[in-house]
Amino acid sequence: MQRIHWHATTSRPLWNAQASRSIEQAALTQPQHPSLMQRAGQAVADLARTVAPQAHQAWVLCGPGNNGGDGLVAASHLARRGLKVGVHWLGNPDTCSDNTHAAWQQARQTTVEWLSLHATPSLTTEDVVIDALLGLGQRARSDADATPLQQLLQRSYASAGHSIAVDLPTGLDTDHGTWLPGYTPPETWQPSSRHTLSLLTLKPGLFTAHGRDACGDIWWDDLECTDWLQQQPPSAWLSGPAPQARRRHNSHKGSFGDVLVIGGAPGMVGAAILAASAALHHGAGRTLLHLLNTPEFSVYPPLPDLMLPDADSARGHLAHATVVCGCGGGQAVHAWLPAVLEQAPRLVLDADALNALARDETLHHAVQARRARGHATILTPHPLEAARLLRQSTAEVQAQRLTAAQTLADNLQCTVLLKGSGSIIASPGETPHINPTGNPRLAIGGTGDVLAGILAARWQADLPAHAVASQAAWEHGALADQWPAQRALIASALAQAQLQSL
Ligand SMILES: NC(=O)C1=CN([C@@H]2O[C@H](COP(=O)(O)OP(=O)(O)OC[C@H]3O[C@@H](n4cnc5c(N)ncnc54)[C@H](O)[C@@H]3O)[C@@H](O)[C@H]2O)[C@@H](O)CC1
Ligand SMILES: Nc1ncnc2c1ncn2[C@@H]1O[C@H](COP(=O)(O)OP(=O)(O)O)[C@@H](O)[C@H]1O
Repeated sequence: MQRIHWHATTSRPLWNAQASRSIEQAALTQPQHPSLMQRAGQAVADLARTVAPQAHQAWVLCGPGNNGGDGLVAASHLARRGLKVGVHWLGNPDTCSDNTHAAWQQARQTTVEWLSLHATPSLTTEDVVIDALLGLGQRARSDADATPLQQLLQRSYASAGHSIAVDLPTGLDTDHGTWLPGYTPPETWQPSSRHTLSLLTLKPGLFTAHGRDACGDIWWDDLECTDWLQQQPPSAWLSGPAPQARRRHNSHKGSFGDVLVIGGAPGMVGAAILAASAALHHGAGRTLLHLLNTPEFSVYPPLPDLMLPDADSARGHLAHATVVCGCGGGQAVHAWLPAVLEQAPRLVLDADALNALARDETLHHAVQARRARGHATILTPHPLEAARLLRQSTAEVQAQRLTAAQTLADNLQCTVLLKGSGSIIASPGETPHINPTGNPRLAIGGTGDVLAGILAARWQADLPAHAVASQAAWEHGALADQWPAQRALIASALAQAQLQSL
């Protein structure tokens, strides 16, 4: 068992519900001693002792399926270790799986107390509550059968103690990180600590949308199935940092490429300056900023390192620079898009450039056509911008973030970085990435502009857009994660921040 650290130095594979089932089925083709369920339950009990070492009591909520079976095994171990264990089991010995039946028999040999449906153990903040109600097999249900399970779950939210979810929190969608109707915990739910032990595989839904809030600390046990995991292609990757790049001593300002930022219409100059400042501070060889219908002296505070080309001069740079287009661009950015889409070899489209794209169908074709010319494009929409581009509601995008990003990437034949908690990076023909870094302190104006600037600075000519987007999102989030608690996080300071060694 290992804890998943957001700042792990390598990427990690994730498997969705279907792929996890395939791995489980493959593993079950050979006799397992001990069984996967025994290993899972043992791991849950071990985690309970790790996170709640002072616990005298455990309340184990066991559902009707194999997730409940894992809970029963854990309950037996905890009872044998001397804890007072109360168990709710919603299963039926006549209909449950063989493994769960064995787990039930095993638990009956111990001191566990079988609780009636309406009993609620009285726990202290040092005790532990284990949610083994539903795992991979959960689905939305509106019939009466679901009610006792939901009621039990809601009662557990009102209980004191450390919380451990087995495999995934009950009600959290494995693949999308959204809550099934009726399962959302109340805002007031504040367990002593919150943990999820993901079994066999790590799943995408743990890391995006509501996943991070739902899971708390994420732990993973592969149940000694490494061989089976290696045979199943991942459904997604959890992003890691870029490999350390070394600058050759014999380099010059042309060696690291030009970044040209086009944006900053009157009233929104700051957005373009933030993107340019981020590019400047993240290693662009030269950073050029063209403001749209805004006088140059609007660049305040002055950044003497920036070049401020007029429109003609900026046009002359389009064919070789990495271009960031749209930050604070207003309506004026629209006029630039045909030339930018035609010429820029590497292009980051953000904010108002995305809104222009959503309004103008002819620009869609221009974006699609870039790939055939060997020109690469990264779109950086937040959920509302993605919704406009997909002609959906924001809620629909957020309900299926991976699908939304992939659809947009396929439609427009480019890389899409869908921002928010657990940003998604999708490209045609590539396995999507989910970014594990970042935190709600980033939910302020201007941090997206900083991301666009970091992306451009990091985008050397030979790097594929998918990898660049994944690594830049990781770095942007890690900067926020390292931010001192006592210092306000503001976008202009973020643009200038450097990553501490990890
Ligand atoms: N098969 C195995 O040997 C292993 C299974 N494992 C555990 O097994 C879990 C998957 O087990 P299952 O496939 O039995 O699935 P679950 O235990 O998630 O639940 C399926 C059962 O719950 C019922 N159900 C589904 N949605 C419901 C709802 N909304 N309200 C009320 N009842 C609902 C279904 O009718 C079914 O009886 C994994 O998440 C993991 O915890 C692990 O121990 C690894 C090994
Ligand atoms: N809760 C969060 N967790 C992680 N990252 C977040 C969170 N909220 C916002 N972010 C990040 O902050 C940035 C905000 O960008 P955006 O919405 O475009 O803002 P703006 O346009 O004002 O710059 C994105 O990179 C997004 O992924």
